[in-house]
Amino acid sequence: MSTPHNSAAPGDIAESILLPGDPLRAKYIADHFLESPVQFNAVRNILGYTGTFEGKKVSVMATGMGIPSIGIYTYELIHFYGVKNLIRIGSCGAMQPDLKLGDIVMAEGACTDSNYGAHFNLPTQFCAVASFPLLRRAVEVADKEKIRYQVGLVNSTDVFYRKNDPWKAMAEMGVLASEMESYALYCNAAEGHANALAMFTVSDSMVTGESMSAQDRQTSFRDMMKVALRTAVSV
Ligand SMILES: O=P(O)(O)O[C@H]1O[C@H](CO)[C@@H](O)[C@H]1O
Ligand SMILES: O=c1cc[nH]c(=O)[nH]1
Repeated sequence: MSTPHNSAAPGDIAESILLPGDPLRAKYIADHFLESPVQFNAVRNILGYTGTFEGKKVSVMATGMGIPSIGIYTYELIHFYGVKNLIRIGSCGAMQPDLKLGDIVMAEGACTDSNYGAHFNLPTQFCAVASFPLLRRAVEVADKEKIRYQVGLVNSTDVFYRKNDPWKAMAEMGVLASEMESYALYCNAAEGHANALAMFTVSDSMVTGESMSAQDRQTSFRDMMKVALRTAVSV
């Protein structure tokens, strides 16, 4: 069985998967962190691989950018491939002055300006939160490795280039950073009774205007990858 977007056969994908937005980040992780990686998908260049890390089976696959894209891939991973633990490893724009380029953010919950939650037909807006066991494990791993991080809210926005960006209002509410997918990831995990966590490396700062190069965004996220991989193989 394959899907319109994923050519993997049943069993090709591990129960735990890392999900970068960028296909080349997925390839970089497979090439540099996984043992014996096997590519299971290249449909639309959304590269996916399964290998082992510290002796345990783990997969990595790109999600593309934005909520519609991650919505499709994570729905299929959960419902058609039986994936149980989904860990997004993204980049984000910092909204707080004490977050520097390269710092790690773990999303305890995700706000959004997207209407994605509406299709669940709930009587309220859905409060999209991380799976606590995954978040707790990621924090334990980061503490053990002495890797700096902050845990808090992110904003999953539909709009990257925006007129009159209201990010300061979100920052005043304590929101740490902006990205574009976690709200849908957390909704799909809740609907599919799977576990999800999103973590990020700060690639730019809305506060200072600094930003990383595209090359650094692909490859310089080693601490986050280590935390995510250890978490994926030990929950
Ligand atoms: O680096 P990724 O995982 O793609 O994440 C962030 O980068 C993209 C925008 O440049 C959006 O997908 C945003 O969520
Ligand atoms: O979505 C994103 C990703 C990185 N930086 C941002 O400002 N937004």
